[in-house]
Amino acid sequence: MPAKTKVLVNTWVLGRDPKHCDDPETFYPKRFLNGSMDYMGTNYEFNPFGAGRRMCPGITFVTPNLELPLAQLLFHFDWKLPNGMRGEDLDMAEVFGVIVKRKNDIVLVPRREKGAVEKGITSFELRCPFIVIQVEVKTE
Ligand code: HEM
Repeated sequence: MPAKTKVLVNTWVLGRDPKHCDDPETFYPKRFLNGSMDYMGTNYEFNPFGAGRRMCPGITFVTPNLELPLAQLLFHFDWKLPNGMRGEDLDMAEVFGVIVKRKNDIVLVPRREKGAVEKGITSFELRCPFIVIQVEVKTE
């Protein structure tokens, strides 16, 4: 390979290879529970943060900053699709580029924590290392 060649690894394709992942298009997080595959750069079949000496140094920063707010939003609210939409109506279109992202945002309606007002809870904080979200609970 000539010096200074730019190489882009297509991790989108690697992560969907049926040789390493059963039914890759299905959202099934439990597939990672008992397997040996992780995202820390030790498995070349699945490496969203790259691998080796030049892998992403932001991995320890970004992981809790995504996982904790998401876990807290799921814990504190029930989420519904708007306007009677059902799961199969979701637009899963993607835009291809150096990274692949959703074409259109997902719109969800949060419903307050069950029984929060009855329990006398009027506000709470969603916390993770770098983000604090203050939530006011209101009756409908
Ligand atoms: C979900 C979020 C992120 C993903 C999926 C991601 C993914 C990646 C990938 C695939 C690479 C290329 C690794 C390689 O060439 O093998 C990379 C490099 C890099 N990332 Fe991230 N990253 C994320 C967030 C961040 C954050 C938050 C920071 C900084 C705070 C960061 C800093 C960097 C830097 C500096 C490099 C270049 C490393 C080098 O070339 O030596 N990343 N990232």
